[in-house]
Amino acid sequence: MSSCKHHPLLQASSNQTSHTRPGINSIMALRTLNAKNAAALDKDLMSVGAYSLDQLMELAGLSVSQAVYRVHPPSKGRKILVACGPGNNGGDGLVAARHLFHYGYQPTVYFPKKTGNELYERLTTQLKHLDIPFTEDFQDTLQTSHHVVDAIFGFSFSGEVRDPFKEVISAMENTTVPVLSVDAPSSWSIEDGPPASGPGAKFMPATLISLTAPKPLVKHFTGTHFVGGRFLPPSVAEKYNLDLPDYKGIDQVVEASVSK
Ligand SMILES: NC(=O)C1=CN([C@@H]2O[C@H](COP(=O)(O)OP(=O)(O)OC[C@H]3O[C@@H](n4cnc5c(N)ncnc54)[C@H](O)[C@@H]3O)[C@@H](O)[C@H]2O)[C@H](O)CC1
Ligand SMILES: [K+]
Repeated sequence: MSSCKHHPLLQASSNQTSHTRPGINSIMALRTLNAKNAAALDKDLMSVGAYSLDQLMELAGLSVSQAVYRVHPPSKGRKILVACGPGNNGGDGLVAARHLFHYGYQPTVYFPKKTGNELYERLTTQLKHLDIPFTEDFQDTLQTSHHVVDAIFGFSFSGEVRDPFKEVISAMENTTVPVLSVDAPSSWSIEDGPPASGPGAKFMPATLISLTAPKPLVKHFTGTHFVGGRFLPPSVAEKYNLDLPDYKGIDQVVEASVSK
């Protein structure tokens, strides 16, 4: 029996299943994490794991910025349009925009549904302090952008896309500007992938970065896939039957395929 079985994070759950300890694999065919367990895992990290949301979001956003750098180094064009939604997926986008600035990019942020939440106020102030522009017009800014970060919806998205995001999803779906989606292509069902019709039905971003672990939707994804969020304790990986990604050196992201 693994010593991890005695870890407090493992004892926190009453429905944990018995399984072998996930190995660090080099082939990187990763198991998936459904929306319900993704939310439960976050809760574990922030309760027994003693992480704050700021910390997790910072590491998630840092991973996103590294994935952008991998697929679109500044030599390919510095103008990055970062589309941020109203939840924590949007927060990851705000953090990523800050890191991208420091790497020498020129990010512009689209963040139409600002909350009064203190964390988001601080992230926004940090960006303004760097003179990073905010745009109200996604489609207009898209015309002059070299790359898009889709941080609109993550694992808590459900149903059909509501305004003001319908037009944004359609614009990302139809543009030739490459898009990198954070945790999920926004508008996709977390379990079932692209919607059958409406905005997002034909949306296939060039790149997806899954945070902590890929969600089931990844089985429908045909682009370049990374996993990031290098903060997963082995005991939590074991509890949720996840693989520990084989990160190299000081990298915050690793390219990965998914067990189909
Ligand atoms: N452990 C990790 O990997 C971490 C991941 N993080 C990121 O957080 C998101 C999940 O964040 P959450 O706040 O739970 O939700 P979302 O951002 O996905 O969106 C919620 C937001 O969207 C609205 N909404 C839902 N459905 C619709 C709809 N059909 N139309 C319009 N609006 C919709 C809802 O009302 C909310 O306002 C995860 O994916 C990661 O990206 C964290 O950063 C921390 C650690
Ligand atoms: K997204």
